[in-house]
Amino acid sequence: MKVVGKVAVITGGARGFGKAFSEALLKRGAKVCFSDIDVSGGQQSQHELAEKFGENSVHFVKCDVTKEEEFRDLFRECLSKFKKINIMVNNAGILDEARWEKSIDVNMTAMMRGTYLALEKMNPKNGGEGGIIINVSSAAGLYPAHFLPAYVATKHGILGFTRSLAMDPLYQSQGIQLASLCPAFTSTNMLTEAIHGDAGGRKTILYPDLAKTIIEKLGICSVADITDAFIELVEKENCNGDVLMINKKIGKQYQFVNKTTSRL
Ligand SMILES: NC(=O)C1=CN([C@@H]2O[C@H](COP(=O)(O)OP(=O)(O)OC[C@H]3O[C@@H](n4cnc5c(N)ncnc54)[C@H](O)[C@@H]3O)[C@@H](O)[C@H]2O)C=CC1
Ligand SMILES: CC/C=C\C[C@H](O)/C=C/C=C\C=C\C=C\C(=O)[C@@H](O)C/C=C\CCC(=O)O
Repeated sequence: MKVVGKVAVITGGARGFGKAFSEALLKRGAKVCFSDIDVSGGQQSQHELAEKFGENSVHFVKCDVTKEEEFRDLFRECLSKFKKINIMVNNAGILDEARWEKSIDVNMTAMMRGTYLALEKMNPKNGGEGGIIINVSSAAGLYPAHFLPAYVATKHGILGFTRSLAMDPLYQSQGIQLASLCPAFTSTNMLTEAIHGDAGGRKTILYPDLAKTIIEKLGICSVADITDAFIELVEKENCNGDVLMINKKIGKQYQFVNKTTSRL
């Protein structure tokens, strides 16, 4: 898709990947409505991005993705300000093995809700123009890891859900493409907290010492590495069903190539 003139909705955009993806789309001429549960972080990012790209290009909306009404309001607000939605990025996610139900709520249930809402708004029958939905999974969506089993389950779920909808001829006929991004370990707050504990010193994963050894062996990506892969997916002529993994050693690697159609 050509990004210039398009409108994107991004969840979890106050920092990390969500902020970097917002900036990369703005740089290419899109308008971005980004959201987060973190209001002060979101407002700070809004200020920075508006200074670079103009007040009329970027809009922050407070949205806890686990609250259905707030999620609906995010779409309403984006449509009211920018009139359309071409790109949806379900990026908000948490890593907290002690709160595994919450992990399912944020990483899985909310990702599904964001996808269904975007499908509705992108449907030409509802005034939409088709579009792209990118769901942020992880290399943990492709491989098991016993130091974060609940997180792994949610990230595998994202792939199953997104690949299944991508097969549906209904959405294909509406000009809607769905793809998944699978970054391996990347230097954001999520990784720092996994290794060192969260702001309160609480562990977010099991066996952090073991995880540290594995992470050191596999290497750590930069946010720029992942943003580059994200933009590649968005700008492809057809990214439907794609699962793009990125790790430090291999770089970008498409998974399940030629296997996105039904084997039923
Ligand atoms: N950092 C890494 O190594 C990797 C991260 N990911 C995924 O990338 C996505 C972004 O992660 P990072 O930028 O690394 O993490 P991060 O922790 O820096 O950013 C996550 C953002 O999501 C927001 N958020 C959390 N719960 C929310 C909720 N209920 N509603 C709305 N926003 C909420 C946070 O406030 C934060 O701004 C997540 O889905 C994560 O699982 C995937 C692979 C690797
Ligand atoms: C500690 C958690 C921090 C961040 C969250 C992140 O989402 C979690 C990732 C968890 C696991 C990542 C595993 C990554 C694995 C790999 O990159 C390699 O095993 C891939 C190796 C080879 C791929 C080539 C091939 O087998 O075809």
